[in-house]
Amino acid sequence: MSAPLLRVEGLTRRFGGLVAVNKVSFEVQAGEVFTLIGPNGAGKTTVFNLISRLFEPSGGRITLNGQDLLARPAHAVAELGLARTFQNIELFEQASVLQNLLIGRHVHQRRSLWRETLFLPSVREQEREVRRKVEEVIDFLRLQHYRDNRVAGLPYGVRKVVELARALCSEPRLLLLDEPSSGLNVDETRDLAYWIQDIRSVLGITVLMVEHDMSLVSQVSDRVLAMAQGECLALGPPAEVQADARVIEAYLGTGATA
Ligand SMILES: Nc1ncnc2c1ncn2[C@@H]1O[C@H](COP(=O)(O)OP(=O)(O)OP(=O)(O)O)[C@@H](O)[C@H]1O
Repeated sequence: MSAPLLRVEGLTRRFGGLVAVNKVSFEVQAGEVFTLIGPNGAGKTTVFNLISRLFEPSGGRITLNGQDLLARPAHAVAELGLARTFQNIELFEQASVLQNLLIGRHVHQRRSLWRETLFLPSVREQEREVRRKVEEVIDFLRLQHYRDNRVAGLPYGVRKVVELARALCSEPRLLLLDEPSSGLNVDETRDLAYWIQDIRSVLGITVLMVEHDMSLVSQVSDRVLAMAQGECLALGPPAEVQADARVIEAYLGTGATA
């Protein structure tokens, strides 16, 4: 097997006396859809926040494409090819869809103040490239109709797609989706499943997801890692993990279903 795109080793995060993530290890292969599941408070979002460098770990290692992610400041992870969406949508609400996507794309660009002030040909070429990529993503996610709308006025389901689009504009190698189906209705969740499958098969982007909707998880995931109380419980194909006795017990303990 080739080297994994993402390797997480012994990842630990404490909040005071609480060990939210306890020596978690897993690998994500390039081209996979890999999903973290587990009852509320299992530590899934904390793992996401550690990988996207929003939190400092208390211990462990994370490498992306062989590079030490923890050696980079949070603002530099996009350059390594990582993009994410959030459980609660994080967009510039008063800006248009297009403006949000342009911002998403600009994190990808190398900036030079003097070049930009002089608006040199290389800067103009870069601007055209930014526009081209953003329009490509708008077409891919069928957002043409909303291009010039202010984000604040859009239905929740559309705003979720805009957030996904914003992440895609940075052309990530690894896309982190934090509960992408939360707040979506049945039709929107079905569309989301198609987007995720296309993001992997058409765009070739590896997906790491946290998700509670087990039918979506089963439909799109190659492998699933179940967590509970900060620890790994089971890892494997979705059906196998859902049938695992330890996983069922962890969910029963919370009244939720796997
Ligand atoms: N910033 C924080 N400060 C203190 N405790 C935190 C913080 N973030 C998370 N925790 C705690 O860490 C534990 C794991 O939380 P986390 O949000 O990672 O779980 P989760 O599996 O994503 O849950 P959910 O499915 O409900 O989103 C919980 O007990 C939570 O209260």
